[in-house]
Amino acid sequence: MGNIIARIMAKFGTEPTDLLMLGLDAAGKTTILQRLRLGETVNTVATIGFNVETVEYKNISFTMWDVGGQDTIRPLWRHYYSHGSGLIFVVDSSDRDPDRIDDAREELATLMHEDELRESPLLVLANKQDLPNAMSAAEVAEHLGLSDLRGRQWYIQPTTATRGTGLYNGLDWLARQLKKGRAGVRA
Ligand SMILES: Nc1nc2c(ncn2[C@@H]2O[C@H](COP(=O)(O)OP(=O)(O)OP(=O)(O)O)[C@@H](O)[C@H]2O)c(=O)[nH]1
Ligand SMILES: [Mg+2]
Repeated sequence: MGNIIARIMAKFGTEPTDLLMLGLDAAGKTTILQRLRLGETVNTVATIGFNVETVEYKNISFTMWDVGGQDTIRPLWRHYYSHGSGLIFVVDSSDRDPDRIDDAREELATLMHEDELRESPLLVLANKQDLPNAMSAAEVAEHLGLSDLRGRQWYIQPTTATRGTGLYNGLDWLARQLKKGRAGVRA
């Protein structure tokens, strides 16, 4: 009994909650991470490997894992699944190239079938809303097939990472889902 409580405490008590942020290259993941961390936009270079930062929000401490999305290094994503208590999937809404949209849908579908991520709430960020040709969140949702997901808590949030718009709305949703999950564990 004590052991179970200790495990729950270790996972949800004082320990930061792990969030895993994935998505194709140039979707805006590192920009989002730095924006949340510093409150400002920094110039990024393509991530080869990963970045990890702790972000405090509403008394919750999140450890955010931002993993590079270039196709050659996507096979490395699976090594980070254990950090996916919550999953953030970032999409460049301005990229209407059908091949890229297909890639994003396929990568997300793979993630949705992973056992380790089975319980993870999914926050999709339809990023780069400031660009004139950006798809709406509804269009991105349709392309990704989100309405076909079964047994998954998901939410799509339009964002402009370079201005910080929408990021905290998305985090709010994720924090609520993770809190519900914790209540479920305690029950
Ligand atoms: N206009 C616009 N540009 C953005 C936005 N978010 C990110 N960018 C730009 O998109 C480019 C790629 O952003 P990154 O944050 O490096 O993308 P990433 O997803 O980390 O890419 P990888 O590390 O290769 O996986 C950068 O030039 C950013 O400034 C946004 O909301 N609007
Ligand atoms: Mg990056």
